[in-house]
Amino acid sequence: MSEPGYLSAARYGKDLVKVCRVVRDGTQHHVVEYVIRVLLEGEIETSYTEADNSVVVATDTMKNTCHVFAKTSPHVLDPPMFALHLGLHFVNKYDHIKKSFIDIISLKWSRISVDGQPHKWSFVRDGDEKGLVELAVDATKGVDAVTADLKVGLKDLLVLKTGGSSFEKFHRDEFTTLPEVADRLFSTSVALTATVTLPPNTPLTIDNLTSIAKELDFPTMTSLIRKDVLDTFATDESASVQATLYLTLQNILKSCPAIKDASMALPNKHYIAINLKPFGLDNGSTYEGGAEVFHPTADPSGLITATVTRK
Ligand SMILES: O=c1[nH]c(=O)c2[nH]c(=O)[nH]c2[nH]1
Repeated sequence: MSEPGYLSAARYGKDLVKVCRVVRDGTQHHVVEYVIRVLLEGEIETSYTEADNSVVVATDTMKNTCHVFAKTSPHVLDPPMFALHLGLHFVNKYDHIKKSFIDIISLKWSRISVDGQPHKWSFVRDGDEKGLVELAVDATKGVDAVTADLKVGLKDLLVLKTGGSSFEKFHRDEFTTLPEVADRLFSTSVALTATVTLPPNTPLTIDNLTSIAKELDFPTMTSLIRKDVLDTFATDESASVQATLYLTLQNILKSCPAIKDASMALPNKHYIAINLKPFGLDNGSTYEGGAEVFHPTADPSGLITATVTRK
């Protein structure tokens, strides 16, 4: 009997490859800790349709490659460049692999300050914030004509402001109960990705990676993105999550010329002023704010998302 369907998509790889790399620069140490996902596409159909494992680069081999590159790649401390190195490797090494997808989550190890001095080899996990890289490498037109879609970003950056946030003049109808507020708490967990324009005249090859790293300067780019997120959140007189989100993305496009679009997803983590009147206590006005005691609600949260693309 003929099969009712055909293989219309196939991609496979290793997820949650965890690796920590220490670079010892004399007694000054650097450390990164990554969670890597490697997925490959190419002429792999027969592994699904005919149980032909000859075309299967084992996912275990992909994991080993991450470990070997963590030792040998000159780009290991620069997550977007490390992703590019890995991604280009897979399409160069295996003729029948045409696309690679490398995602890297970077865990936060910040250098500890001792009496105001950065310590040479001691680090602290100061927050849940993670760095993000999402890379798609396309070598379907050959390894000399590789294109790539590279996104950098962050997630789980938790922020809260206790002033400079209102929500007024929103649409009202018979389903609306929310009062307008001129003063409220605003808290969110920032998730952001930004698409990077790769240097147009530099072919995407492993030999060109050092010049690409110099031109794009990801450490500076990612710290500018983070600074724009925090500065805009802190200083905007926020009329809504939507308006603050949009302003943040515009500021990122202003400060990072190599970014062609940026997207954010912001949960609005509601803090509700508790009614203390039954206890004879004043907990501020529901409109003008000034409340001091809040119930931090677990759910539901708002979820505000948008993308801003360079004109
Ligand atoms: O900034 C906000 N945007 C909304 O869309 C919204 N909706 C809501 O109930 N509160 C808020 N706050």
